[in-house]
Amino acid sequence: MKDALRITEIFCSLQGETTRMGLPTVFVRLTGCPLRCGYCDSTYAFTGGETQSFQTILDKIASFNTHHICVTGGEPLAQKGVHELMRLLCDAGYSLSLETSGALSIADVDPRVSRILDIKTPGSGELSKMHWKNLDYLSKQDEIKFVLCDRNDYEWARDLIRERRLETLAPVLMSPVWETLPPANLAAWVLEDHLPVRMQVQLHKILWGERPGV
Ligand SMILES: C[S@@+](CC[C@H](N)C(=O)[O-])C[C@H]1O[C@@H](n2cnc3c(N)ncnc32)[C@H](O)[C@@H]1O
Ligand SMILES: Nc1nc2[nH]cc(C(=O)O)c2c(=O)[nH]1
Ligand code: SF4
Ligand SMILES: [Mg+2]
Repeated sequence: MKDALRITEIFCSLQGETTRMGLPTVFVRLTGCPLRCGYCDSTYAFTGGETQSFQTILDKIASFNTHHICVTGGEPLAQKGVHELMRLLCDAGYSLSLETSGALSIADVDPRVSRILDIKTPGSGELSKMHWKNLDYLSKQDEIKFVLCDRNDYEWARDLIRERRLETLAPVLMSPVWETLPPANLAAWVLEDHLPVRMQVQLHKILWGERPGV
């Protein structure tokens, strides 16, 4: 259907990740993902959902009376119509961020959107899907993110950051896989290496645990 998207959930919460952490934000979670990261906390968005018209989505978002919007999934760029939805939302004056896996091109994303580009690590099991050209499209309002399973992932990400000077492209985030890599270990490694990154932990899981809709 035209002017419609498959949606798993739309809810309002505190942004739990990125430099926007803590800001009241409406989350639009699109259904479907071509990747299968071993740690994925959103597997319930792989299938199901409901086809909703742009108007229904816009009305639902407006009902929360909140300025910040985070478009996520699933892999939001897997549905082509998401570009038009993001344009409409930017035109309406909202401030948008997009969470994306790095596997699909971000070239056509509206430049007003802050793109959070996840670089999948060896531990995710999905490194081979990375679309490396995405790094060429980044600007300072975007962010690069590594979600790390273990020390091996950390060293791989650290070496990539140093080789390609990723911090000169956009702010770089490092996040531990929830309940897998102890956050204090990651903190110690970042400090020891003086890495130019921002370490983060998922605020919403500290507040409310791991469940949909928060
Ligand atoms: C659920 S994904 C949806 C957007 C997109 N598919 C992606 O991977 O970026 C949103 C973010 O949550 C992260 N994430 C998923 N499961 C996680 C976990 N168990 N611990 C920490 N971060 C996780 C992903 O790496 C990604 O940065
Ligand atoms: N509170 C909250 N913040 C988030 N930031 C990114 C999320 C996501 O699943 O992409 C997310 C989420 O699911 N909840
Ligand atoms: S790309 Fe994102 S939604 Fe898809 S499996 Fe990986 S973490 Fe989950
Ligand atoms: Mg999440």
